[in-house]
Amino acid sequence: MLSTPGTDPVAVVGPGAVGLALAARLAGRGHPVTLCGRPGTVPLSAVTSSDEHGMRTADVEWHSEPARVHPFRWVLVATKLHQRDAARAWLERLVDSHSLVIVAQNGIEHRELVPPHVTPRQVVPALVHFHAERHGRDRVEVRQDGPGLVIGDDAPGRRARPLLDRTGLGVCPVSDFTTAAWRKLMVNAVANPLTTLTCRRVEVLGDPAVRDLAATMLAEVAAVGRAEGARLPAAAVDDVLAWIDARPAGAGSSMLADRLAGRRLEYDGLLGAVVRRAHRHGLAVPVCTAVLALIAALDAAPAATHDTFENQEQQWHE
Ligand SMILES: NC(=O)c1ccc[n+]([C@@H]2O[C@H](COP(=O)([O-])OP(=O)(O)OC[C@H]3O[C@@H](n4cnc5c(N)ncnc54)[C@H](OP(=O)(O)O)[C@@H]3O)[C@@H](O)[C@H]2O)c1
Ligand SMILES: CC(C)(CO)[C@@H](O)C(=O)[O-]
Repeated sequence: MLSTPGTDPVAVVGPGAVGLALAARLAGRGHPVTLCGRPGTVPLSAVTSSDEHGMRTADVEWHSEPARVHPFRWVLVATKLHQRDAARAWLERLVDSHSLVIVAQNGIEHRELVPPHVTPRQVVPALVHFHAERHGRDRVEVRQDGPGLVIGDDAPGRRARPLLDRTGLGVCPVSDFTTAAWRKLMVNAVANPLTTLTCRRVEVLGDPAVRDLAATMLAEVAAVGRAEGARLPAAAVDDVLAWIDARPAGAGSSMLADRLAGRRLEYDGLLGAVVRRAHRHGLAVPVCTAVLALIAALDAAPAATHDTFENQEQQWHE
């Protein structure tokens, strides 16, 4: 049984934007926080988080070798979805039968991340409804633009809530987590690839032809979500488009930012998951399948630099 979190130690796997935001808040409340980072990276000893209330710096521990960690009662996972194998390697060592694993990621496959020895009652999927942007490796800027962390109002969710409350980022328990996850997936599976493929910010969805494409994709995603048990009426497509329209002027997307920085793209656990589930239900999702092929092909190629274009042009002329 888990007791209240008090100031228990917490392990955070994936010290990126979301991981640092959670780590900084918990460390600031007196929890000894251990960041579990990519092997071979330089250790961090402190993290700084800023928001509309100011800036705070808190000390942290650092590990980059799963073999060297021991089980923690509280484990937060905030890697990207394509870093699943790395996260699993950490969880193999960090989790025992007393642990609770809170998976703060997009998508619908939170429970598939954890190793077989972890029971479903030990896993808490959490949808991130705040915006966190990393500056350098040890600084994060947080903007509250939603309810914070959305979790299921079930037994594991209720066990996680006291710890998550201590982040001050907001916790929103929902009775229908499946619908909440699919609503968010509608946004991420569509807006992220379309911004990345066009190399344009979210405003690209205001372009009439791209908007039609987005609406068709959203209708396909919603149909798959309904087959998975999400309550998504036909109006969900317009609701999602209206939500995207309301993004602040100049808003980009996390996938476009990753592409521009030359990082791998988080598409398989989002649009890829939609297409996989569609196949399972015998549903045709032709437009999502086509866009998935394009984003996968883009991810397979290194981000083009001016030099690469010049080299390619030279090769074509030879
Ligand atoms: N940021 C947001 O505002 C936001 C909002 C909503 C949802 N989300 C979702 O939240 C999740 C996390 O997103 P994020 O923005 O925090 O991503 P991120 O900034 O890319 O962070 C991922 C972190 O995982 C680390 N990592 C990679 N391999 C690792 C390994 N072997 N061991 C340990 N750590 C490893 C990365 O290390 P390096 O630093 O070395 O690359 C990075 O620090 C994603 O599913 C995202 O879609 C994010
Ligand atoms: C809507 C969105 C494109 C920006 O908030 C979001 O899906 C993202 O950045 O991942």
